[in-house]
Amino acid sequence: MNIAVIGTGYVGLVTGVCLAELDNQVTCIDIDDEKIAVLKKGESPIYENGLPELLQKNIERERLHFTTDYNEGLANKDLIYIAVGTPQGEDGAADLTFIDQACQSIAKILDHDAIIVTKSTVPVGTNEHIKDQIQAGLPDDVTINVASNPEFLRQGSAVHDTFNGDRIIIGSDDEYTLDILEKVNTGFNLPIVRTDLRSAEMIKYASNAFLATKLSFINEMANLCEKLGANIDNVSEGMGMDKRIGSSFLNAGIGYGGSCFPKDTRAVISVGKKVDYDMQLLENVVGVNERQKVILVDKVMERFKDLQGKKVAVLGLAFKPNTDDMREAPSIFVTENLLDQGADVHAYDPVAAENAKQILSDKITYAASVKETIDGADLTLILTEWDEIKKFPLSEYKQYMNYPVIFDGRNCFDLEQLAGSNVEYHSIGRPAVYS
Ligand SMILES: NC(=O)c1ccc[n+]([C@@H]2O[C@H](COP(=O)([O-])OP(=O)(O)OC[C@H]3O[C@@H](n4cnc5c(N)ncnc54)[C@H](O)[C@@H]3O)[C@@H](O)[C@H]2O)c1
Ligand SMILES: O=c1ccn([C@@H]2O[C@H](COP(=O)(O)OP(=O)(O)O[C@H]3O[C@H](CO)[C@@H](O)[C@H](O)[C@H]3O)[C@@H](O)[C@H]2O)c(=O)[nH]1
Repeated sequence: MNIAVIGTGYVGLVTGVCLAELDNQVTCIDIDDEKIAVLKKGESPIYENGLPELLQKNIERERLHFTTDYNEGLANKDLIYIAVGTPQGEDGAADLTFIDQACQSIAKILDHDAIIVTKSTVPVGTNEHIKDQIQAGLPDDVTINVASNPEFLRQGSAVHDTFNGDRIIIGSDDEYTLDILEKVNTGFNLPIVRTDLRSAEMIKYASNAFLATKLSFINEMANLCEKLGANIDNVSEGMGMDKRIGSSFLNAGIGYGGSCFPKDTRAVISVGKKVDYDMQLLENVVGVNERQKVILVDKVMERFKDLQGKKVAVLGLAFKPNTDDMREAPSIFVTENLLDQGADVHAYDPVAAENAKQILSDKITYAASVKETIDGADLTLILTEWDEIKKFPLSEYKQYMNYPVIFDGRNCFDLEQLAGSNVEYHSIGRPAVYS
């Protein structure tokens, strides 16, 4: 099929590359000149496992093209995917400015019938708005249909998730449109759920809201474990063995971040308000997550009272491992708090440091390795569970730090691993260890 993908961010680029891998002719359109210039050279502007190889391969096979020009991008395309950002607006609602701009560009240029497929996460009813907006600008003899095809990939494993996801949701109120989308998605070899437009949009928000709820739930249990002398690792393991609960998303930590859960939970609350329905559970999910972001700093302050002049090592800045994304990363909040307390913050992230420099305070000193970061430090905070950080020998903290105190916001180490390492270790939902 001839496909256009609008927006070459984490979702649009991965979608475009993977659809090209399935032998479709794909043109990706973005308004960001720099991004398109990098992509045209066959380089990936984002860090995502497996993406550079597939990108280059499909450019070479001439199945994948990039442009900033909507005329070129939409020419002869049967399917037009929209994958632009839908960030959080001031009142918590999804900001649809980029969606509207993409629609206006399509309406101005499209000269043939096509199906518009929305990948972006959008509030229920948005696809109808998309259809009306585009159709209103088109010549009388051009007709579009719309479909919702929400995306469930996780950053850091986006390509893997695209080919190995649990399901593909396609929603439309037009059976022919669903048939076409089913055909396009057959190559992924995953269960396909056909549904109506509004339910497809809702499935995406409901899934993210549920996962965020699971995280706030386990974080709240972790905090209680600490007070009661239980160990959240053992609790999660025991709970997760119940198939009705499931073992994934039960890792307690310093709260969820990233470009999706924080904004999507707030968007659902906002949608509820618009229809006069109070989303009580989700309000608390968000509240628990806000509190969780402070937990590690609270522990630090309880232990040290004053950080004035102390060298604090921060390991990991990205919102999760295997990504360079800093959106809503807990490190933003934690480093701000440490600096407010007068700490001398030294930070390291194997991949996200360059992005971090754009948004974190310029008072932070960046190091080139774990060793360099902890060298001479008075305390260490672990904020992202990168493999490199998990594999760094615990025994070396004593060797390099002034005094080896670790505050682990990601429970990177089993408590048994600490034996003989001579560190003082504080984590989430588990007793402190003085080994
Ligand atoms: N990031 C994820 O893991 C993920 C997963 C599932 C769903 N989503 C959803 O997918 C959507 C995209 O997320 P993302 O993380 O890829 O966003 P992103 O910010 O990484 O990328 C969006 C891209 O769209 C481009 N863009 C904006 N307006 C445009 C226009 N008018 N025409 C062409 N290009 C335009 C931007 O320049 C940018 O490159 C959001 O709705 C998000 O909620 C994201
Ligand atoms: O057991 C866990 C699992 C995750 N997290 C945190 O939760 C956040 C989100 O993690 P994850 O879901 O792995 O990453 P995302 O890339 O944000 O993916 C989520 O958001 C995407 C955007 O909507 C969806 O497509 C995905 O299905 C959904 O998992 C991160 O801060 C993680 O550190 C935990 O604290 N404990």
